[in-house]
Amino acid sequence: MVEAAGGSALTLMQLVAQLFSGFRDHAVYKGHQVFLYKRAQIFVGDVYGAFGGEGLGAFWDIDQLTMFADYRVPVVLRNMGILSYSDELVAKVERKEIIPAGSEEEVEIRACTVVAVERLREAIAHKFRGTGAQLPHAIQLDWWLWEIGEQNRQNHPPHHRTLTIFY
Ligand SMILES: Nc1nc2c(c(CN[C@H]3C=C[C@H](O)[C@@H]3O)cn2[C@@H]2O[C@H](COP(=O)(O)O)[C@@H](O)[C@H]2O)c(=O)[nH]1
Repeated sequence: MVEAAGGSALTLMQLVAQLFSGFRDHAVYKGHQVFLYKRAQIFVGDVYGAFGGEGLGAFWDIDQLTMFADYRVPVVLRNMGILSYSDELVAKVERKEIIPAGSEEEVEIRACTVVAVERLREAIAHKFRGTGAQLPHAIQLDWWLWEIGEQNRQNHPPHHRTLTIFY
């Protein structure tokens, strides 16, 4: 399957989503279909990481993947003041109330995380414009943010609770 993707991260992600229904991570939000594809993308990210971006892990479009929208990174972004939740949502998350999979709140948390990481990339690109610095891919920012979240599991506020097969 990796070989069939011909070095394209997006093709590999699409193949995974086509072949395995459990990876077809999408939702309908206010009448619009939203594709998050967390596990299909993290699979490609893991192949890329495991091969150090070479051989089977060489993808010319790796920068096209988004961060992997799940539950740890939004906590970190909230803590950094990059994401903010409504008082109502904060209360639900703090009470560890189940936020149903595919509900508006759950899709908003995940989709806003993707957008926030893209904005972070833009801000980094702006700050380092003209310096020749190599800009991070969304998945590299994900790894960095996720690691911060893992290291702070005890002192960060709780993450949202959702029963789902998608992350
Ligand atoms: N957004 C995001 N979510 C991530 C990861 C990782 C760690 N993996 C990276 C580390 C090196 C590799 O290159 C991997 O990519 C795990 N998780 C999620 O947490 C959950 C628990 O997982 P565990 O503790 O394994 O059982 C599961 O839903 C898992 O998918 C990440 O990096 N970003």
